[in-house]
Amino acid sequence: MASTLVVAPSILSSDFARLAEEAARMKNVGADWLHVDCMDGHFVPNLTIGPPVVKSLRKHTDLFLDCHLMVTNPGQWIPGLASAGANGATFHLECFCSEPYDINDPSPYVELKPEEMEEAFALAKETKALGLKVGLALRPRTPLSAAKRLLDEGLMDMLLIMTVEPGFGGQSFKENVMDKVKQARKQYPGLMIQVDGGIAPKTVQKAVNAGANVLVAGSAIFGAPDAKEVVDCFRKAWVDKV
Ligand SMILES: O=C(CO)[C@H](O)[C@H](O)COP(=O)(O)O
Repeated sequence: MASTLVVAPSILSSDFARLAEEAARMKNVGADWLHVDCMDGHFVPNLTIGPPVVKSLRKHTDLFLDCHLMVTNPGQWIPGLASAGANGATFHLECFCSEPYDINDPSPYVELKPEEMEEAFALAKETKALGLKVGLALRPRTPLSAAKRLLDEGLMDMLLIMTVEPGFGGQSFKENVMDKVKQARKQYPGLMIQVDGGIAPKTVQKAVNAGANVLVAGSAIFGAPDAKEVVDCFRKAWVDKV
């Protein structure tokens, strides 16, 4: 069983004009990692940051920089993120799928073709060879079974289960995703399982009880009058886990 709780504020909700101060503030309130939302305006309809900003941020914080790549071509960015001083890179399974993935389309997730799966394996190996922790992210309606081959191989250090559609902070937590978190925890007891999206004092206990041990939260932490109170509340949820 993953035995450590990690609280990872998502810098998407920080003041981008004051990233160094925001990183220091998060360290002071007890954050373990910084979750760095890298978006390319193509995989998701929002544009944020990449290697140059990570390089600047690295000079101002010793927190683990956990880069979540919401991008169409993660292989284009991971080497630059590694050189910039990132510690982890998580890419989406869906970015390897040649079928367009429309978030408004209710049809089931399209399984990766064998050659697309091979690309995902190759990128995971390349990421590890660069010295980074590697993670695999799943959008809310992508089933765990789609990631089985990659996870069973034991290559992945982390699984990020999105609890909102990626792209924006401040959305509502999708509680129905908790079944997937429970399945993942049962099948992969030692894996770091992240949840991301709508994690807040009123949802955190559900996520922890389901089996998440890496709590990514943006608006709930950065937007709180007292960010430490929120981090402490997350730690209490871990202690109270059932
Ligand atoms: O990946 C993300 C969005 O794609 C963010 O990490 C996530 O939305 C966190 O923000 P909030 O806690 O406000 O929902």
